[in-house]
Amino acid sequence: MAIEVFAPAKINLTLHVTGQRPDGYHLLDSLVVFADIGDTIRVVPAAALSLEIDGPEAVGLAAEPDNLVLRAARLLAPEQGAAITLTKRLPVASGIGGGSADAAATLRALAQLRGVALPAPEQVLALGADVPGCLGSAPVRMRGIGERLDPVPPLPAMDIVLVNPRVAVSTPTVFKSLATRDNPPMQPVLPHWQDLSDFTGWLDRQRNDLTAPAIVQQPVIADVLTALRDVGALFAAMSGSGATCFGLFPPGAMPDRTYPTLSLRHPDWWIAQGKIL
Ligand SMILES: C[C@](O)(CO)[C@H](O)COP(=O)(O)OP(=O)(O)OC[C@H]1O[C@@H](n2ccc(N)nc2=O)[C@H](O)[C@@H]1O
Ligand SMILES: Nc1ncnc2c1ncn2[C@@H]1O[C@H](COP(=O)(O)OP(=O)(O)OP(=O)(O)O)[C@@H](O)[C@H]1O
Repeated sequence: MAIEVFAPAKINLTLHVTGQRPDGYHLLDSLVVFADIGDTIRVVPAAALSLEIDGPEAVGLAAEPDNLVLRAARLLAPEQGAAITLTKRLPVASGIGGGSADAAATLRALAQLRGVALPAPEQVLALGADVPGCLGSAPVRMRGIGERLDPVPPLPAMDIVLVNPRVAVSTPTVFKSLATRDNPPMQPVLPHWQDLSDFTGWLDRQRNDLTAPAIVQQPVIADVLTALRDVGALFAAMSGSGATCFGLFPPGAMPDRTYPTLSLRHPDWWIAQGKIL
């Protein structure tokens, strides 16, 4: 029996850095969504634990014991085997939580295969701050360092374009170079957005506090944001610690030429288009 689970890209539509814990981890307030663009995890029963990686982004990643897929499998059951295949489509270390999504999908696939419960969010936090949020793969307000998850009002339907300029950004370096760490959070109660224009108008008044330090590390991120606005995105911003940026479009109205225009102008960039889940 094989079980296949999709590992959707995580997008931080907002990312407010509101403080820092004594252990150095930062306190966040983030509106997180997921897209129908992602990796796939396939598990089959086996005596030993193994990982094979294929797919267009496999070159960026080794099937080492510290791969988040294997770490997730060991967290669920240190002694149990499984043959796991990761089809890697999301660029590595790009701010869209690829490793966290893979870890969460591995936990879901193995729990289903073995008929056991998923571990609690606090347990999976050890795999990465984004893993608890990725376990749900539904829109969520993420606080604490990633472990405090609250439901959000219904979001309007929207399409998304993800663009990565093929530069890696180090998450710890971006956090370390923040100018201020005690920035205001989002409002205590999120509004009930009327429609997409109301929602993107609200997003315009929010922030990703990691954008400025990420642009210092990789100035090309500013060009990606300009390129997304140039092809008509209603809203464009960076996700996580970058370098991937996203553009939001009305559902079904994303012009057929968005992808070709961007890839003609920037043949070296990774570009994907899809829907918010
Ligand atoms: C920036 C975000 O992508 C927003 O969703 C996440 O908070 C990062 O999640 P992640 O990649 O799963 O992060 P982890 O692997 O747990 O942490 C990588 C490094 O980022 C820094 N880090 C991460 C999360 C956090 N809340 N505060 C931090 O300061 C720490 O230096 C940490 O060593
Ligand atoms: N299955 C995996 N997929 C991607 N990266 C992995 C995986 N396993 C381990 N890693 C390591 O984790 C690090 C972060 O990769 P990831 O793609 O999750 O970053 P990210 O997209 O910036 O995540 P985030 O948005 O959560 O900060 C990389 O340095 C990578 O080598």
